[in-house]
Amino acid sequence: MLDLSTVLLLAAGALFAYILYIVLHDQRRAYAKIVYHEITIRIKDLLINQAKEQRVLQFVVENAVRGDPQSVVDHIDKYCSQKEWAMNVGDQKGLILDNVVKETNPNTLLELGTYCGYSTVRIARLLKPGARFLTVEFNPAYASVAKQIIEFAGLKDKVQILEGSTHDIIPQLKKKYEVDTLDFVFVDHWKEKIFTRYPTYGEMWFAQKGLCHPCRQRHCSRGARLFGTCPYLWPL
Ligand SMILES: C[S@@+](CC[C@H](N)C(=O)[O-])C[C@H]1O[C@@H](n2cnc3c(N)ncnc32)[C@H](O)[C@@H]1O
Repeated sequence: MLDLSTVLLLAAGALFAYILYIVLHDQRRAYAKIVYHEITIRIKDLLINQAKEQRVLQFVVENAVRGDPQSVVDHIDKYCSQKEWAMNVGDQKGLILDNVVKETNPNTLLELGTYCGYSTVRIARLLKPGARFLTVEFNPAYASVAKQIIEFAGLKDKVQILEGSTHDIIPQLKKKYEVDTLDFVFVDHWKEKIFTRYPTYGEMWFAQKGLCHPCRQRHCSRGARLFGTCPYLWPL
């Protein structure tokens, strides 16, 4: 007969194995998977006293070709597929993003959620001369890495990083940053109700701020959802 402590230990082991199974094998638990990756990566950050984003930057600087945005994009993809997962839009959704940027050929763009600057470099490499690209990031450590990656890619003159929260920055776009209208908005941070469940409201919200033309077309890459992220692309 098993005693109580053995039963409890077996139950705890079974629960742990079940959670591990869900986290590792069930695609529907995409958010759990992100949390799992983030926890293990942040433990590593603490142990070696260097943040993952710094490691991405270091890999780019040591291996990519300075001044070549495609090389920067390829090396971030390489690092994040072979060494450590990171929340970049990535190559699969990146191809959708490329196509929408090429189709739209925008003059003024806004990105919400810069992170290390992967999608920023990816988009900026396709822009025509004179296009203006603003990207918003509220985490100063990420903004600093993105700045260095954008500079390394040779895109410093095309991109302006606005450090702060979307909610503080969007209302200042017209006056402080002299944005007239936006041709393209890429929303790639935690989407609130306004953006996720009601994308049309998202457009209306930008329109109310006087920041977009009436919408002609909307693209959504939901079909390419990976790890639960779902960027909404609004060529306006
Ligand atoms: C999914 S990542 C962006 C990835 C990036 N677009 C790429 O593909 O390389 C989301 C980023 O948005 C930032 N973020 C989240 N909420 C924000 C907010 N309210 N204002 C500004 N930045 C925010 C996070 O710090 C994070 O760096």
